[in-house]
Amino acid sequence: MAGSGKFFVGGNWKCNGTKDSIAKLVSDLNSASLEADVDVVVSPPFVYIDQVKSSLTDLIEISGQNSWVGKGGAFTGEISVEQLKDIGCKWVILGHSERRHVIGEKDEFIGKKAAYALSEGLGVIACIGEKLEEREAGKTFDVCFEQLKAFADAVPSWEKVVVAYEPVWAIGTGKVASPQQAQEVHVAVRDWLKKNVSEEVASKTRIIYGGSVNGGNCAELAKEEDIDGFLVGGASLKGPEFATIVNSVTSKKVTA
Ligand SMILES: O=C(CO)COP(=O)(O)O
Repeated sequence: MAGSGKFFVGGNWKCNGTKDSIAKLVSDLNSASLEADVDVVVSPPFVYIDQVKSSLTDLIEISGQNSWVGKGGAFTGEISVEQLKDIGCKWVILGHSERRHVIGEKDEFIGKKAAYALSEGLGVIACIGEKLEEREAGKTFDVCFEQLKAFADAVPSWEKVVVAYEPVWAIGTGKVASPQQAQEVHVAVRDWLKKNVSEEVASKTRIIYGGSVNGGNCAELAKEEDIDGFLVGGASLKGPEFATIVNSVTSKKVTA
């Protein structure tokens, strides 16, 4: 059973780019031919969102890479949901492994952020995923379910949530999960949603995969029934390769 709704491909640019490199990337994305039946989102660093919003085709939506947990105010260095909306964002990535494991964000805090962003009308790309040692210890599902539960405990609705399964060992390592490894976790996540949230949420929520997705491996991954799209890091910094990943939706159609 796959999530209903369009294939979803997000490009997480992380802390990369300059005004010039981003102008080039936007121009490449504007001239790329992208399958119409895909929700495409890019997530530039905050300081370039305005530049991207004013130059990128409206066919691609924009996401923040993080947001503050509540209304803005005296929170030095933070960016509020209201500001993301004001500048044209429709989405925010929350719970990314780099925020969890490098910055130290905790499940409950991330859940609160998700609830606040949703209450203000942003869509949330909710990231979960296990570390290598957790996978090796047979704890993949436990870790993913715990992270998922923190979102589930906090969010009022799943309508605008996309779950991104991003195994930490696959992020930026060139070591992509095999289609079977990803599919196995996506099925487990869907099953968890069915048991713990509702059958409807389980069947409607898109579960996308992230971790070393590139132009060469996307088609095989996209064929898996429960892989409803991708969250792409490094390869999203190259317009033509990102377009190939967006267009891997056609592999899904062939086998569907
Ligand atoms: O973290 C990721 C997307 O959010 C994945 O990064 P890479 O595609 O560079 O492995």
